[in-house]
Amino acid sequence: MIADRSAIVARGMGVRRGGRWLLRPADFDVTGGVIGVAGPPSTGKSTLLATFATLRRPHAGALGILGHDTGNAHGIRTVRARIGFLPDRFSWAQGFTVAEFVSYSAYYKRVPAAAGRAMLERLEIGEVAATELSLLPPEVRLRAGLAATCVHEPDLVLLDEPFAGLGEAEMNALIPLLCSLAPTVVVTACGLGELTGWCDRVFVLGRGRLTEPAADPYRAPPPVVVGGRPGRLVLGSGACV
Ligand SMILES: Nc1ncnc2c1ncn2[C@@H]1O[C@H](COP(=O)(O)OP(=O)(O)OP(=O)(O)O)[C@@H](O)[C@H]1O
Repeated sequence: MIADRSAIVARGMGVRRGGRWLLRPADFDVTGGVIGVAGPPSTGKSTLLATFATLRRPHAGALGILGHDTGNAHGIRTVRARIGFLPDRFSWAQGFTVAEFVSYSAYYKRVPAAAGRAMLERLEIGEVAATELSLLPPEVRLRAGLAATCVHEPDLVLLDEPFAGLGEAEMNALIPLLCSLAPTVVVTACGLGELTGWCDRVFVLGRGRLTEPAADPYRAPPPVVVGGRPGRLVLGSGACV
């Protein structure tokens, strides 16, 4: 039983897919803040995020999310209401207008339609509410995805490669918004450079291990390596610059 109130607590947690370990059994804690996970294609970032979102079960060990043990149905049910997960593609929704997409999400997440409308304003996409997602530029489409993901004001937001297809200026404009979405935000990217300088902590997933590369001396504590054997990784919360 995991009683820790941290956003993410892994105890001997291992994740497998396609017959190999994407993350070898490891212990780590994420207490909060903006957390980046970088890794080349196929290293397992999407699978790890889906595991944090409780859509996949770990193949080994235990996973606690927001103080709940995801090893039982009650824990999963409770915690899902507090998670916002945006997969790297949401092409199934391309035929929806922005307003339809966000209100559909509000319905599913059992929040009033007014919460959806408020989220459109917060994400500054009210003007395109009647436009189909497929007709929007990637940056605006991402904002619609974020609105749908966060319509229920989750405590943990998981964003899978949100910057894919965006230019540097668009990325920089979106960063403050991403940082403000929830007390804990986990963002993945293929390149480490997309995440450094603004995430509170950045980790690299590769060869079945989650490692913290040489840290920015002005932002982060000393590097920690987890994976392969039980270790402990404590991520501090902090504001985004
Ligand atoms: N449906 C599947 N069945 C079996 N293995 C799969 C399946 N989908 C993905 N995999 C494998 O799981 C591994 C991790 O995939 P995952 O999508 O999590 O990686 P990723 O780091 O998010 O990659 P990308 O950046 O390309 O999205 C890959 O080696 C992939 O080949």
